Amino acid sequence: MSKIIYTKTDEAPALATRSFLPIVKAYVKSSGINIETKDISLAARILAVFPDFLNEDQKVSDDLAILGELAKKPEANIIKLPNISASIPQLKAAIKELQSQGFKIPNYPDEAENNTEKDIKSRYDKIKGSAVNPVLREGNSDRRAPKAVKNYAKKNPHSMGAWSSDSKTHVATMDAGDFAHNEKSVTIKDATSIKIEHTDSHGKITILKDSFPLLKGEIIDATVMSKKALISFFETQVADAKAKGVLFSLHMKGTMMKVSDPIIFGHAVKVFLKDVFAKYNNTFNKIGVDVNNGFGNLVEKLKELPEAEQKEIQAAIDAAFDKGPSIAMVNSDKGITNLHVPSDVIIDASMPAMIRTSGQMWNADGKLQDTKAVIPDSSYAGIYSATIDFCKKHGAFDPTTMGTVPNVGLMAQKAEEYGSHDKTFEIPSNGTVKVIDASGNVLLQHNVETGDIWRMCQTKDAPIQDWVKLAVTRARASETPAVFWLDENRAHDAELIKKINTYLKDHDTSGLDLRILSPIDATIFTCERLIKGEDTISVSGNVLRDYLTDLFPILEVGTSAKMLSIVPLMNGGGLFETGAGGSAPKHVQQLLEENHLRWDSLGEFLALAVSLEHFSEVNNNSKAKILGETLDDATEKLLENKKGPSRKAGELDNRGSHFYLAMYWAQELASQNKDEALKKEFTSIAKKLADNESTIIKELNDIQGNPVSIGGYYEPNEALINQVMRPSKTFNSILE
Ligand SMILES: NC(=O)C1=CN([C@@H]2O[C@H](COP(=O)(O)OP(=O)(O)OC[C@H]3O[C@@H](n4cnc5c(N)ncnc54)[C@H](OP(=O)(O)O)[C@@H]3O)[C@@H](O)[C@H]2O)C=CC1
Ligand SMILES: O=C(O)CCC(=O)C(=O)O
Ligand SMILES: [Mg+2]
Repeated sequence: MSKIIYTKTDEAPALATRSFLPIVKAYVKSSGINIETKDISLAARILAVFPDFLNEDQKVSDDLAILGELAKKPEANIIKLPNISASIPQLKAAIKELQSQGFKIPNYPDEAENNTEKDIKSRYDKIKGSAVNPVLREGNSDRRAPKAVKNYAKKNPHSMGAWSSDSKTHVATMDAGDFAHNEKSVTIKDATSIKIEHTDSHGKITILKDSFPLLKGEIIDATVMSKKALISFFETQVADAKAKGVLFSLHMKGTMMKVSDPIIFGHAVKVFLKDVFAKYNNTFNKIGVDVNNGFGNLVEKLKELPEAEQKEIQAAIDAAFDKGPSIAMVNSDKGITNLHVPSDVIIDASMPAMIRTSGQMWNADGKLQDTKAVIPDSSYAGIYSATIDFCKKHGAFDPTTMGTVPNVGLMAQKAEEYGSHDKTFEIPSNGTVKVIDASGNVLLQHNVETGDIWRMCQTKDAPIQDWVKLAVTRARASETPAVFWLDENRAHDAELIKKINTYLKDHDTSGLDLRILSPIDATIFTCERLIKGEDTISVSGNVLRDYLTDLFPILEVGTSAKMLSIVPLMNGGGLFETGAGGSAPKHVQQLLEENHLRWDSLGEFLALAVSLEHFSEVNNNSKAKILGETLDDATEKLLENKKGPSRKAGELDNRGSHFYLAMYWAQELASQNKDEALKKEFTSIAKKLADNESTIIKELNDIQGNPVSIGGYYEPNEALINQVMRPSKTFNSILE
């Protein structure tokens, strides 16, 4: 039987699933729709790669691999919730928790010293960082705010911090020596294979990556971040933040850029604590400090030293913080700085959050302050500086009047930077890095120095063709101007522009307003239209897809959780992502402390509706179409009646909002006249839900206010988590 696959993930979305999925299953059961769950949580992904360490009854299937295969087939219909892209501290915490639950998986070896450890490390490294999305994304992305969401925001605007023209907030980015300035790019004429070689100053050759195939028409590019330039940039910025009296904050994407960005993060920590590292470097090496995992790693490792030594080093650290600029805080109560954990501040969410808050971040006293946002590589930093300049000039955006910016993003088959981690290297010694094809031609070459970060990206031709088509289709469907955010002066973009100009000819573009603008010009063009209430589609590469689908939604509708995020898979299936944001770790904290889940599942409602529509088309199932349409109507009603989760314990939360969705959905099904059986079934359910509304809401709200336990963070106890997420006996019995 055809089915819809529902993913079980992590943190807030996984909690929400425990409440929402039973509703969905109950509602679609009579329509011949099978819902199957696949577990791609961090915990399950760890267990899946270590069967040889587990008892028979502890082994789990590799659901991610199964879904990765499915995504390439026409029958794929996958609802994908956000999942943890684990930084090393998160990975280690998950390992520890699983071990405490009796799973005898190995520790993560920081330094793999023998073959066994190398094998273990390589298995973990496949799980690390953004390891799920790139596997499932066998298509390009189409993300937009549905009309109902946009209209709701216009009538009920979220808070927007005012912007003043004398704000000292700014973006600091490199003007030489970074990835942007060193990029070289070529388009591959005929299929070939390539290898990546490092040659040191004595002519000794090391293979960085063995021969792998390239397809005809692929664009490849390579570039290098100079360690020297990076360190000198950080030194300048630390001093400048101090001089200007603004917070120092670093914004990276350590999850998707899981090889390069932790290294860059580490350099920032070392520069910020320069005197400490100068004095205690030997000690740090001895205890295995690795600040690529953040300053928090140093804090943890210090505990291994004798108390007197700890005290001495702590005093040196305190002195360094005193001497340096103030630093942006993730949690000022707990003393967690922006440099503690690479996964705490992730650029796509962190920069828009700052822009929404008058360009300010929290300082150590828990007060908002102007900020220097440090984004070392200048490839995309300009979009944030242009937005900030725009706000300084025009004031904050006004959600009641502003237009919207849907995005068509190139991401299929690990396109561009987000597929580069297996071709990213921290350079061992001075020399050159060459990309050499099967005939021995050198396609790309850089001079490099010890510690530089060199990387290569691939962008396949078929995804580019599909992306151009998707852009034209979207521009036509919504009759909106579309801008390709590409810089003709950047090597990779120049190659891409050639292809766009070719492939646009395959489509009827008459009457469409299609342009190609550099990211900075595109930002200004788009923002100028936005404040006039005009819409502009952004057509972008993979990184800007990620950045723009948090930036504009957060400004327009307060969060990217309310986005419709569709991935039409290139082989005909559908991947329906639930919103454009992440897994909101802060929401789990609140649930555990006060049994209130402020997570909004709106993205999930929207995704399910399009998944049902897709299901109905593929399987000729008219009931699925009705279920999808009525779900959309119910979602609109939910918005109108303001039944989204509140942020405060004791008030309607995620669970209560699911109840209302269920009630409205049943009412819509009861009032439609296209399918008699559905009408009959849901008339009775709708009545029972409405009759018991106050009892159910009381049951859902009264339990809030006290701490709860779910028996694990990464691998919660099923019975406990279900109990917590389904606390209304009345509601549960109606669903049964
Ligand atoms: N598609 C995916 O799988 C993605 C996964 N991630 C992963 O998610 C984790 C956290 O990432 P982070 O960058 O902090 O971004 P998040 O999007 O998880 O969180 C940022 C903030 O946005 C708000 N928010 C996000 N989603 C919702 C929602 N559904 N309802 C209400 N508010 C919401 C919350 O604000 P507030 O706290 O003010 O309520 C939240 O703290 C990381 O592990 C990251 O790798 C990140 C992006 C995409
Ligand atoms: O896969 C990830 O780590 C994050 C993905 C993301 O942020 C996005 O697609 O918007
Ligand atoms: Mg994102």
